[in-house]
Amino acid sequence: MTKKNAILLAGGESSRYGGNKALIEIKGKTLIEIIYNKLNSHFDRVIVIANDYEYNFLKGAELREDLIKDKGPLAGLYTGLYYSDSEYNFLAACDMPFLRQEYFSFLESYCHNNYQIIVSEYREFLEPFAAYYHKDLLALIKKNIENNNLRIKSFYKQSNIKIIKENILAEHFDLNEIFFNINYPEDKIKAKKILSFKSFKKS
Ligand SMILES: Nc1nc2c(ncn2[C@@H]2O[C@H](COP(=O)(O)OP(=O)(O)OP(=O)(O)O)[C@@H](O)[C@H]2O)c(=O)[nH]1
Repeated sequence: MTKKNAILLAGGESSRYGGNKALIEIKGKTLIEIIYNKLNSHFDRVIVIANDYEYNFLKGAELREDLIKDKGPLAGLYTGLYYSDSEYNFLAACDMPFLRQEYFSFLESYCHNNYQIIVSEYREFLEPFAAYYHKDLLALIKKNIENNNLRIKSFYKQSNIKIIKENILAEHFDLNEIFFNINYPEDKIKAKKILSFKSFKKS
């Protein structure tokens, strides 16, 4: 099998949350640890892109700083692709606690046919922080950053993209859960509710 790496972004300002959301604790683990551990058990390498915060408590993690500062998550993706040695790279945000291995594998099955982006569609939006990106996008992403096109999806239209439709995904995953992310303090309460519902179902 060809090598696959993951890029975990944790260099955001968490301004809507009002405190570093990567360090939110859920059931005794920080959000970044929860996601890092899942990625680490699936991918060959996990490259964590952060700036001001210390994540040395992530054992053995490869920590990198944005190569281009203050340009948002697009620069984080650029940095991850720059350091990566795999063609396909899964991009994860630090605020999505319910991403899981089956999802990584499912999207991975589309990593061929010269696709440069493999991304899910949910409620008519594309999910850029739970998608695969090909390393050959590096130059195009750099150009977009230089032109100040900083939206994470700024280069999608110029790329060979595979969109996985919601109806296909819904056959395999609970999409409300998979794409759930924490932006505001009340989202932490929602995350805890989802978790206790899951453990209730298991018991
Ligand atoms: N490396 C890096 N990651 C970033 C940067 N900006 C955002 N991220 C990450 O990108 C992901 C999505 O971030 P958002 O929630 O859109 O932005 P945020 O800055 O964390 O939060 P808000 O300030 O509330 O928008 C998170 O994992 C962030 O940590 C950046 O400039 N560099």
